[in-house]
Amino acid sequence: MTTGYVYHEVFGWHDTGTSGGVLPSDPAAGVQPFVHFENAETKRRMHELIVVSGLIDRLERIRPRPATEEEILRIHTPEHLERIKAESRLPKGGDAGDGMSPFGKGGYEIAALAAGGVIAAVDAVVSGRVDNAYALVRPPGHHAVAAQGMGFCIFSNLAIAAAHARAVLGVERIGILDWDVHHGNGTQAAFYDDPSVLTISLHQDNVFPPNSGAVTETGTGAGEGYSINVPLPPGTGDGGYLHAMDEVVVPALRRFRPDLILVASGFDAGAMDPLARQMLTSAGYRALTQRLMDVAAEVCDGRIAMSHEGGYSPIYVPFCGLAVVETLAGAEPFTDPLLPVVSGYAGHDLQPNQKAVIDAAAALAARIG
Ligand SMILES: Cc1nn(C)c(C)c1/N=N/c1ccc(/C=C/C(=O)NO)cc1
Ligand SMILES: [Zn+2]
Repeated sequence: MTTGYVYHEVFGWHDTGTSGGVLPSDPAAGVQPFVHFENAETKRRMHELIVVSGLIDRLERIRPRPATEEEILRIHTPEHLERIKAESRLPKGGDAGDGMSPFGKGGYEIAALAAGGVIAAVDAVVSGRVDNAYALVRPPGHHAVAAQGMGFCIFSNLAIAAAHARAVLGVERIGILDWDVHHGNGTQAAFYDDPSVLTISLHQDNVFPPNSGAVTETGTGAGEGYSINVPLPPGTGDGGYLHAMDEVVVPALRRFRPDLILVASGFDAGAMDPLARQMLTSAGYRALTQRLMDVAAEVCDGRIAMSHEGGYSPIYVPFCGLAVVETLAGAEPFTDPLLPVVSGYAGHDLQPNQKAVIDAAAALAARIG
């Protein structure tokens, strides 16, 4: 198995500072300055574990290149693009659009490189240079919508890469799975009326964006039925996620028969994440990846490209991320020292409230024509 890997140190230079994000510093209100949740550390540590574990020697390094303005404009409005470029020239940078997603001077170039890094991964997979690929990029993308960035995202990296695959690479049908713990609203919106792109989001119910990602969000017009949402209850662990995979994701992909599978791969559904309350372990992520590879082998010669999204535990994201990339590469599992702790939590087996949501989404998957 040849697995492509995108990473560039400049992703660590995307500057989110201490005065933006979920809890901007406000001394008068008792809020001490603290690094933005979406900072370089977690991604750097995941990359370094990939290197130190030796897995890096099994990977085919893919060099990122900046997405062009034409590529960005397949998804975003000219006004959004021009505003990001303008604020990126300022000494203190600017914000993606929601006041919680700051970037420093030069933020535009780094965000364009993140989107271009995912395009490069997709190019490598579709050309057959690699069987599958992981793009460890930053800033993330899956919340960004056409006219603005949000939720720490500037450009919709994966949607831009999917639009490129459709417009330039001649890929006809694309299945996109978002296992980041937050709703993949941006990716969904980009293709909401498009039956050639199936989007499936597994997320914790109503964390972010607020009031987004309900099971009833199923697409519109010709795209009706080609957006599936599984808003899982808090506390969902390996059993709940694997049941969602088996009952919703795999059946949907088998029926849709995509030519390419993309993944918005966040690790904030992990058992130690500060921004959500799910309980996925590295073993859970490994099993999710293996199941996806099995259905990809059935329907699209194993073609999978993953784009890094959220995940905020500097301690646990490295082990979960390594488990995913190892599985893509068919490498021996590296020991996760925290697995005995997190797999011992009660509630990893499928719970009735989880089954109810999954069954509702499974009914939608069964209707894909
Ligand atoms: C709502 C709301 N209202 N207020 C005042 C605030 C501070 C709100 N939350 N902001 C958030 C919360 C979580 C994220 C996670 C992004 C991610 O990891 N995506 O994958 C982004 C923004
Ligand atoms: Zn997230």
